[in-house]
Amino acid sequence: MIQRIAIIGLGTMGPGMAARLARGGLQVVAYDVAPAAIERARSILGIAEGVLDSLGVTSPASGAGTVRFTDDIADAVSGADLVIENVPENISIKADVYRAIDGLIGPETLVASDTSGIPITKLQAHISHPERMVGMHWSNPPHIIPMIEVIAGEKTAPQTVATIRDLIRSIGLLPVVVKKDVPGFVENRVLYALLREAVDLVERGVIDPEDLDTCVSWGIGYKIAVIGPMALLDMAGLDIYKSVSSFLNADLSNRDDVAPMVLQKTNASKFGIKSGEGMFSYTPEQIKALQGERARKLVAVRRILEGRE
Ligand SMILES: NC(=O)C1=CN([C@@H]2O[C@H](COP(=O)(O)OP(=O)(O)OC[C@H]3O[C@@H](n4cnc5c(N)ncnc54)[C@H](O)[C@@H]3O)[C@@H](O)[C@H]2O)C=CC1
Ligand SMILES: Cc1ncc(C(=O)O)c(C(=O)O)c1O
Repeated sequence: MIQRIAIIGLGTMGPGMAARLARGGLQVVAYDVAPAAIERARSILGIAEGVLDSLGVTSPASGAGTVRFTDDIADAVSGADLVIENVPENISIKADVYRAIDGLIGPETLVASDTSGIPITKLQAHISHPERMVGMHWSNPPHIIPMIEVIAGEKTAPQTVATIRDLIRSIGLLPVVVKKDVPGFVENRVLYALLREAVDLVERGVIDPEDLDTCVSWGIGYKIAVIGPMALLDMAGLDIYKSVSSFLNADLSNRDDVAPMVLQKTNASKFGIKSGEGMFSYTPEQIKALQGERARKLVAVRRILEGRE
């Protein structure tokens, strides 16, 4: 049974994940190699806890969990039943972490990666108990989005998948087991198909960025939260899908490299909210207001989708 969890990496995903797991009654120890990341995570933990309060997520009868921060990786993983690796999307950085923890954890400890899409089979080549490694792909913001993908690599034991799936379910979240270890798993294959087309349309001047977001959020996003793609095919009619896809599929973007617009921006360190400019520009005040407004709206929508309002 999983009771103690170590989180390695406290950037965008780590703090919300720590808050959500602790609210599920688990004992979390949170570590980052960068002291500034630990301080930032410490300061935003309370915000995530406030959002969980407004979502009505309560601790189990067995009691509340805790989050403890540490700057010592051995302290973080010592006695952990599960280590969640949450460092940048780069195989060599992730492999360094697996090597660092390999001698510090017991053969019983499960190791999960929150990778956005690196096949688990590639990651488990760097750990001495690959049967205990699994993909556990959360979605951003992790304390609000309830779905988590669970992915087995070639060497993952079925019991490891079952333990992580049951853990996710036991704290009131929604596990989806992905049956094949394909790059990007399922969520990001679908998201990146959409993002490739969206970036292409903006880059070709078919639409302005603001209008693209209005079109997708109010035309597709709002609907798809209620009616998933497979159900949407039935609602539209497969005959319509057949007719439209017979001419449209061939015209959709099929570029297999990163779009020049994205390269230009990243080369200029325009990463989005984290650097103050990306597709749009943000002042620090706007970022704070936007994050609060988005959390409030996501909480309200989730309560309605769950039939609680
Ligand atoms: N940002 C997103 O929307 C999502 C990201 N992911 C995935 O989650 C993982 C983490 O992503 P983010 O939180 O966005 O990354 P991030 O870049 O915001 O944070 C990564 C953190 O890892 C720390 N770190 C780097 N090397 C380390 C080491 N050796 N030991 C301990 N800490 C170390 C960094 O100091 C940093 O605080 C990636 O694999 C990413 O693809 C998954 C879902 C959504
Ligand atoms: C742009 C982008 N890329 C990856 C992810 C992920 O799930 O790994 C997300 C996300 O929203 O979680 C994302 O927005």
